[in-house]
Parts: sequence; C-alpha cells; structure tokens
Amino acid sequence: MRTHARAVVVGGGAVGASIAYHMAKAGWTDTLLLERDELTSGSTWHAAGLLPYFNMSYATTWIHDYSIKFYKTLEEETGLNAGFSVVGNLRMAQSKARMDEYMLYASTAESVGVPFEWMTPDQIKERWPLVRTEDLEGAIYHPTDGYINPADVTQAMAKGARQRGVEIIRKVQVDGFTRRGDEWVVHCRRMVEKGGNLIGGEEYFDITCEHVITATGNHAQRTAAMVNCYIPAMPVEHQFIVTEEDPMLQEYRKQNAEHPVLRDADAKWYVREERGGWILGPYERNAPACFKHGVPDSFRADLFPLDLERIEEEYMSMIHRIPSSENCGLKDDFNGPICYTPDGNPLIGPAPGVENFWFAEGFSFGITAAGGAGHYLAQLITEGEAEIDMWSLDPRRFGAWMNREYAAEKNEEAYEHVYILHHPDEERERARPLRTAPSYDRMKAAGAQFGQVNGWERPNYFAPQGFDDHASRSFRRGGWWQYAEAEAKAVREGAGLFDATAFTKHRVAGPGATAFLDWLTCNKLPKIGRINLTYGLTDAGTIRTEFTIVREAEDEYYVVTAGAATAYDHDYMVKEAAKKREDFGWIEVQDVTTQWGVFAIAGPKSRDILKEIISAADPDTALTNKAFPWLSAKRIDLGMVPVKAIRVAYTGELGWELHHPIEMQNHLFDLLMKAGEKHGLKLCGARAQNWLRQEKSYRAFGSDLGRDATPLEAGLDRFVDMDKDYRGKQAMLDTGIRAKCVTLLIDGPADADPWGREALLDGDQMIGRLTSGGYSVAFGKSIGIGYVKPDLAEVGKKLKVRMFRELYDAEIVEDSPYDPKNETIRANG
Ligand SMILES: NCCCC(=O)O
Repeated sequence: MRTHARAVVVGGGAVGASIAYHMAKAGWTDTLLLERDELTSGSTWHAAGLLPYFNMSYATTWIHDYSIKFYKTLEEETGLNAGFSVVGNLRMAQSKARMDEYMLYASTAESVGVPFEWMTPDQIKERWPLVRTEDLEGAIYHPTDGYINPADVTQAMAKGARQRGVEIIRKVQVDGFTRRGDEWVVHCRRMVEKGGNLIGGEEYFDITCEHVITATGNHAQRTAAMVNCYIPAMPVEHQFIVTEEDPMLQEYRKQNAEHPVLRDADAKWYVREERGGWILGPYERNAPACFKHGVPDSFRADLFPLDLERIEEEYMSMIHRIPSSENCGLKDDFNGPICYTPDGNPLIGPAPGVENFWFAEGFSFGITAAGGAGHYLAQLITEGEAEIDMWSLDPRRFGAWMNREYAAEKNEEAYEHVYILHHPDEERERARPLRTAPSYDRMKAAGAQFGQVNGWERPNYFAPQGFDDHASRSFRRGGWWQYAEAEAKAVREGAGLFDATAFTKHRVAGPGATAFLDWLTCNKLPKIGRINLTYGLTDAGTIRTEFTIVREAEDEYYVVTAGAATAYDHDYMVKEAAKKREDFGWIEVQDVTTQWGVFAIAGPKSRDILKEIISAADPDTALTNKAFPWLSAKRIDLGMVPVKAIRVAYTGELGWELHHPIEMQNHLFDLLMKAGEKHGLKLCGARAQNWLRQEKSYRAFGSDLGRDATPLEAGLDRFVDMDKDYRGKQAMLDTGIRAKCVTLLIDGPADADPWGREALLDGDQMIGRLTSGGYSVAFGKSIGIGYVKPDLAEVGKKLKVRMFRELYDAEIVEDSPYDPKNETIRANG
C-alpha cells in the first residue's frame, strides 16, 4: 500500500483527472489520485459535454481555449478517442442588445485569439434551414469548438496521467486531513473488495504528501470543512432532455454535416444533435440549489426526478426555434447536481489559511474548464505562478463572511444567469442588501443606486427617486450615465463625497512588521505619519496586491487594499508573516476591515468643507499643505468623530480619505453633508470615480493591475525601489517589458464608451487591449487604460480601438492627462 506521494489529488472527475495529468506533465510524477467510487462517477458522467468558447471572463476564456486545444491532442497521446465533435457553436441573438453583448464578448475572444464569425439571420437560414430565423438579429459563430464525451475525455486524461507516472486509486474515501510538520496526512478509508466485489468491512490508512489538491465536485463544502474552510461551492439541479429521432433532421443529415451546438441565449437554452434527435439543455428560472448541508452518503451516481413543468417555457421555445422538433417524443432525461459558485466561476487556487492545500472546486462548466484548470493550477503549484492572471478564479475572492444560505441564494442566481443578458453595468440582485455600512439608509434616501463589492453595498451613482437602474442598463451609455457625468464634474469643480467603506484594512504591527512589509512590497516604506502606494509581487515578479501603507508608529502600519480582496490579502499576509517571523521577529496581522468606515471627500472645495467641522485650535491652518501635506496621514477630530485622515484622492483632486470608527459613521455623514451644503458637496458613486481616476492614469487593481503584469510593465516605476531587495524583484527584472500600460483618449461612437476589454489595433494588427474604459469629463470624450506592445507605447501614437465591430481613433497620451503636475491635488489653502 502506497504511504507517500508528493501531491495527492482528491476526486476522479474530469477536473481531478486533468490536474493529475498536468501535475505529472509539469514533472511532479509522484502524484496520486484518489477517487471514492469510479472515475467520472460524480457530476462528470451526467454532464452534457459541451465545450463552449463563449465566456466574458479573460481567465476563463484562456482556460477554455487551453481545454479545447488540449482535448484535440489527447487521442494521439493516449490512443483513446474522447469523441470530440468539432461541430462549432452558433449563438443566436434575438435583440440588438444581445448582439451588443456578443460584440463586447468578441473583444475578449479577439484579444485571446479565439476564432469567431458574425452571421446574419439569412446566412443562418441558408446553412441550417431547420432553424427559424425571422425573429433573430444575427449570431456569433465559433467554428472550432463543439462537444465531447465527458466520461471518455476523463478516461483519456486519466490514461495520460498514468502514462506519465500518476497512480490512480479508486474506491478510497478521504475522511480528513491533518497537518504534521511540513506534511499533510490524508486519512483514507477503503471498502474491502475481492474479485471486483465488495465483501464488507473497511480498511483505514494514511497517505502523507506535500500538497493536497481537491476536485471533489458536489462534496466541495464537506472537503473544505475538513480543513476548517467554508467555500460557497454548492450544486444546483440542472436538467437536460433528449428527444426521440427527428425525421426532418435525419433527412437533412443525408446531405449535410451535423448542426453546430445551437444556443438561443434569449430563450435560455442550448440544443445539439444526439443520435438523430435533439438534446435540450435549459437554464431555467427556479432551479433549486441542492445538498445545502452535504451530499447524503447514499447519493452516488444518482439523478433527481425530471421537473418538466420548470422547463416548459424553454421546451416550447426550442419547438419555436426548431419547428421539426415538435413531433419528437421525449426519449431520456437527466436532472443532476452541477456545482455552482456565487459568481458562476470555479474556485481554483490556494485554500484560505491553509498551507499547500489547493481547491479546484465549484465547476459549473466542468468539462470545458477541466483541461485548462488542470494546466494552470499545475503551473501555480509547481512553478509558484500561472502564466495567466487567476485572481478572478481564486478561492479567496470570496470572503469568510459567506455561509450556506448565501451560497444557495447566489448559486441559484448564477445558474439562472448562465444565459441572461450580461450588461457590463449589471448588478446582481439576490441576497441583498447584506453587508451595509451604517450610512446605507441615508445614502439610499439620497438616491444611491448600489453595486456590490465583496458583499458590501457601495453606491454606484445617485439618481432621482424612482429611477430604475435595471431598466437603464446598457452596453452603450446607460440611463445612469448622465448622473455619473454630473458627479464627475462636481468633483472637478466643487466637492464630492464617496463611500469607500468596502476597502480592505489591516493592522500590521510588532517588532518584525517593518522588515516584513519592506520585504513584502516594492516601494520604500513611508516615514511615520506618511503614506506610500506600493505593490506586493508574485514570485514571477507580477503584481499580486496593491497596498496603501500608512505608517502610524515605528512598527505599526495601517494597510489599505482593494475591497474585493479582503480574504485574498489577509491569507497572503498571514501566511507570509508566519514564514518570516523567525527572520524578522513577531508580526501581527489583523483584519480590521469591519471596524473602520471610509468616506473620501474630493474636489477643490473639500478643504473648505472640512475646515467647518474640524475640531482644532485653528481650523484655518489645520489642513494647509504645511500642517497636512499631500501623502500624509493624521488623526483629526471631525465633530465628535476621531478620524484617521489620509491626504490622498483616487479622483486626482484635493482630498482626504476619512477612516472613522464605523459605529460613528452616521454622525460623520450628517456633519459632512451639513457642512458641505453651502459648498455644493455632492454625493458621488463608484462610476464617476472610475472615470475620474482614468484621467489621472491611476491604475485599478483587478483590471489594469494583476498577476499578468509587472509594476514596470504597468508603468509604475515611481513606486518601485530599485535599491532595496524584496519578494519578486529579480523575477520582475528578468521578465523585462512584454507590454506597456498606457492611457488613451478615444474618439468613440457618440452613444458609447469602452468598458475596458476592447482590442487595440495598429493598422490591422492587434497590438493590445484596453483594461479600463469610460468617459472623461475633462476632455469631453472617451478614455481608457490598456496594454500595448512596448515599441508602440509612445505618446502621440495613433491607434484604433474596436467597439461594436467598428474601428475608432485612439491616441496614446501622457500619463495623467488631467493635471499632469498634480497642482490641484497639492493645492494649498
Ligand atoms: N454546461 C454548460 C452549458 C452551457 C453552454 O454550453 O452554453
């Protein structure tokens, strides 16, 4: 019996098999895969096997692209034919808005290099006459994807893994994990078998390893609980039905090739051919989450009963779209659990708070994702970093505040959203409001239209009462655009107040704190009372986290990071601090996010407003440049509220962040609003802020800054100290400059701004893409931040940006096109 492996993969579905294969391919041949039943016996066996390219997320698009290309190579390597039918993928649109959605998606496809074509209704009809097209606007067509046999592709990957040295052991149940020194002990149980028959009784044994990777599908919550984690990976019932043969389809097929997989997103279904009939896969409303409290042990390769009523609408719409299907009876049905997460993306990466333990859970597109997920996760484990930015899939993007009830609500919503029109300005509605700052009700009464960051409600913009945000959403300038424009102007001309309570805040203190942060980040640490913007790097030298560090005392720091990244940053700092305590001394890392509310006041009038409420011997001088210089931090008192005031403003105007005890937020809000009345203080939201920061070329973590660019590529040289040593420095230098971040002013269409994913072209060559986009009130045109080939990153360079299939002029401008000398930020008074 095997007692040790370098890596143990738990779960023998498509994802687990792919991970084992890719770990071995990466050189970790001492990998063991454990499966409690037979390979594929979880969700894999009842998956429909679709391999769609279409996905709005970059990381997921890369992953799907890898899978599709990889599956095409498997037969040659393993001799097993996985049944890949490269029939293509026709995604139909019933409305202009849907075509707009496809055009935005096409930006992702174009920048990743995924082939696609546009089709008119007539072209569809000509090629596939069984499809009704008179109510269609058009379609996007991917010729290179299709579908595969899920069980066969899993077996092929498993065979490939074995050929590369992986051992696969079936019928082994993992009951727990214990950390022993630097190792994991995997506690296993096996049913005693003889000659293929269970003969009763159980065998218990342990396997030790360096790394554990779990791909346990519907069992994800139980698996995570074994290492004291909660992850919101919970299955939702998904049904699909198979019809009897369609005589008209059979007739058609005598002369023609198979139909592509047909997707009528507006009708919320896919349809593909299956043995002369059709498979219909609906993504209907009201599909229930299941196994909220775990999968019963009795549920093995089982299914739920079909609920035909729930999918009646989608069934009828298939008949509308393919009239010949009306006469086909129902031959078979599947209603099985498919794992979801609150945002519909899988969880691929480190387990929060746990060393050398990796999740590959929550896959709702498991067959399409398996190949790429295995490949990039193996890179992450064996090389320390993947070549794509995996942040949007990182398990730590979800906070520790989530629970089963939340997951059930959101995962049902994610299921329903598979085919819903995804406006880039969409805000999903379920499980809200949940995390609210105290001023939420006041903001709401003032017209706030909220978005969500890590569950926190945060105003996107303020509109008159009765304004319908949902109806205002668009791929172009939505109904909210005018309010964001007014807010952005108010900040440039007067003053605006933003709620930034969602920011992640940590206290890092102790005798080892200074040496630790100095090693963790690439900029010089600030002096006491000052702040610095700085970056934590990955081992590949790319940007892992953006930190605003306030030094409050010699060994005491207040560290502010992105609101979306609380668990991600906490996990990173805690794990790294634990490793460095021996070298540096005691380091305390405490998440204080929920203790501090944050307002940001910005604009030329912001000082005048604060003067009215500051408790100081001389309010007129307390906030001057001398008393309170730019990039410094101080404790001040505003009314009765003790405030950590930080002189920065993400909008690029004179301003302060006011970090205050969260329980005093309403008092502070009322004070600010009253004092601001005569100065025209305007409540503002994240949309205006996002536009304003682009005028200053302030990069946003998560879109402009991520694990695929070094700070030097991101043009952040002024925040990079070349003299000191820090994590990732050498790798950053070795990487060189593969692409360069630039700001562009864009003469786009009259009714739209870029969203930050559009392709950039030089002539007809794609040379980069936008990572942010919006509108500039200072220049009266669209603006964007993006990455281009380094030799083209010259001020004045004229490029084209593709929006809605058309090319528009874009020009690279000097960084910080608004107030390049920072005069307004430094304004005295
Ligand atoms: N399991 C994914 C089904 C949705 C789609 O292929 O469009």
